Amino acid sequence: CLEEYREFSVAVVTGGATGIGHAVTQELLYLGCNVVIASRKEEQLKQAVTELKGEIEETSPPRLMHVPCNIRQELQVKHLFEETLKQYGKLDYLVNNGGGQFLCQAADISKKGWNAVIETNLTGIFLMCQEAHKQWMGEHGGVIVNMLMDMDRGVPMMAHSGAARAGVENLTKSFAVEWAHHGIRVNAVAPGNSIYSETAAKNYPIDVFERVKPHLPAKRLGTPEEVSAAVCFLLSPAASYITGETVHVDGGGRLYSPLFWTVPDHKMLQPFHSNQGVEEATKPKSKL
Ligand SMILES: CCCCCCCCC/C=C/C(=O)SCCNC(=O)CCNC(=O)[C@H](O)C(C)(C)COP(=O)(O)OP(=O)(O)OC[C@H]1O[C@@H](n2cnc3c(N)ncnc32)[C@H](O)[C@@H]1OP(=O)(O)O
Ligand SMILES: NC(=O)C1=CN([C@@H]2O[C@H](COP(=O)(O)OP(=O)(O)OC[C@H]3O[C@@H](n4cnc5c(N)ncnc54)[C@H](OP(=O)(O)O)[C@@H]3O)[C@@H](O)[C@H]2O)C=CC1
Repeated sequence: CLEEYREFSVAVVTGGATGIGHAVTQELLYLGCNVVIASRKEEQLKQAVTELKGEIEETSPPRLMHVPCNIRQELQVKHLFEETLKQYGKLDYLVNNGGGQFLCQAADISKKGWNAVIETNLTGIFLMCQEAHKQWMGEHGGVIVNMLMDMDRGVPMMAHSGAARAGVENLTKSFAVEWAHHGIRVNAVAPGNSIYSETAAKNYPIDVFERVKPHLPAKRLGTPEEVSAAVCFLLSPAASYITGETVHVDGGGRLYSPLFWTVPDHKMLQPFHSNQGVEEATKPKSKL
């Protein structure tokens, strides 16, 4: 399955400079893909390109490039795919990872704030998928992965984002069916609200991640690499019969209610990091 990645496939990853997106970019580069990372802050993109280029061979055109793009802006989205096709001549994978929200009780969310979050996390993904379909995938096929959140039981304090992501999950299913005959698979990954990175934590005035830890059966936070592994699986030919599906990467968080069962503190479900050797990563850690 790695062979197909190694044919120098081309991936667009939004939010590819930070957190989960950075881990996806790193893994795709390792697998042999060309990657275009896109988000709003150009300095952040440039910094990620400089850092990641140190890990790959120098080629012409370079295997990693950046395009500043606010996914809320139609013209910028159009430009992103035009640049990608100009540079690499094709587009195999799209990872709609860029997004986010602010903490606020639903009763206090202003209309402007509501619109900002919906435009980013629902309309932005719609525009990205539509443009990828229009410029390349509609004719040549491809694979799309959309990033969701743990929203199945509602998302108090992030109701706007929960509503947007539920919309994206449904959109994922519609696209999967409408575009099957174009050779396009569309899936989603739903990280638990527990994937720690410095950039994710910086967005919140309180330590949200410490707060969620006791409520996870894994009793630890997740890593960006653990989400990236699910994304790369769904992109790969190993997932060729999976479309319209959501993979949850949450350490069992969405299933856990201490009303019925209390999980004691433990260290039996150890994290996976990209700098771990395969042998270390596959050594059984749990008795499950
Ligand atoms: C305890 C439970 C644990 C629960 C446990 C939680 C676990 C957390 C899990 C982590 C999940 C993640 O997604 S981690 C990833 C997080 N990353 C991000 O959020 C990055 C991206 N986010 C953003 O860019 C912003 O949040 C977003 C609002 C979407 C876009 O902002 P922009 O400034 O570009 O948008 P604009 O169009 O200018 O509009 C901004 C308006 O939004 C509103 N707004 C913005 N911040 C606001 C705020 N803090 N409070 C109120 N309102 C706000 C105001 O109305 C602003 O207008 P004015 O009043 O005029 O200024
Ligand atoms: N960490 C977690 O626990 C969870 C994360 N998620 C989701 O996973 C995704 C990645 O988050 P994570 O890596 O943790 O956090 P980060 O804050 O590190 O990543 C968010 C990324 O999205 C980009 N972005 C935000 N808005 C836009 C926009 N309008 N256009 C283009 N890019 C944008 C940001 O770049 P820039 O600001 O430069 O545009 C940034 O690179 C997000 O959608 C997040 O909501 C979901 C559930 C839980």
